[in-house]
Amino acid sequence: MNRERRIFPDPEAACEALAQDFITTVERALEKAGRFTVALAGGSTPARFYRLLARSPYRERLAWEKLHVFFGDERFVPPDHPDSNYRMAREALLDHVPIPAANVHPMPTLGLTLPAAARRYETHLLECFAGSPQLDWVLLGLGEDGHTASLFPGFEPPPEAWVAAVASAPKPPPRRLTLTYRTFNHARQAVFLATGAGKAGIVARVFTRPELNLPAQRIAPRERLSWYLDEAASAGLVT
Ligand SMILES: O=C(O)[C@H](O)[C@@H](O)[C@H](O)[C@H](O)COP(=O)(O)O
Repeated sequence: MNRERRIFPDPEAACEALAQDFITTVERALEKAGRFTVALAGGSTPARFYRLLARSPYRERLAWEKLHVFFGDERFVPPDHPDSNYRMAREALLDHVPIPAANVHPMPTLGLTLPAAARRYETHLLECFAGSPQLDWVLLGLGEDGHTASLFPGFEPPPEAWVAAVASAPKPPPRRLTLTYRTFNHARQAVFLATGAGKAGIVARVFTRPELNLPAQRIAPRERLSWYLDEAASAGLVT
């Protein structure tokens, strides 16, 4: 697995570079494959990146009909709830690009118990990937305790699970669905996007304290692991 860490002056520069690299990755992959599958991150950081992809010149360069969008995690709230990652992705990106509705795969958060919703999404993933969910590209955020997606310290999903239910996440809201280490580490490429001074402490710990075995440190995709940081978030690193 190749690793790379790129540091940019500010969040805008980091997201511009990520948008350009993402499009290059998609274009290269679609020379050989008929679709490109991604899992989007939640939280507040990625919205800037999603809004960029929804605008020129990036919007026109993506073959939206060949993109399939899944979610790395979801808060167990209705899809129109202010805390919904799906709602955030719709407002920042999906409602503004010509991606077919059938290509957007939100995690189910209505009409099911939390465990049943996890099982339903896992079944959907297995159907979409003919039994072995291998995403081409996953975007991940970084929480200040080292969590990523909804994989929090001290939470161990069943090793065979592709999707897990989280009943008491320390970051509200407490009930969540999340892809697991198995799914993220089966992916071809994973990208962390972390910006802002508030992340400097955890970014330093992730890169200098491997013994902590934090959730973000356990992400090891098949081909490539990339970090897109701004100077504020990487202030604790000796570069
Ligand atoms: O649903 C979520 O909350 C996210 O998946 C979560 O893992 C997020 O990426 C980090 O907590 C960073 O959040 P911010 O980007 O808001 O700092």
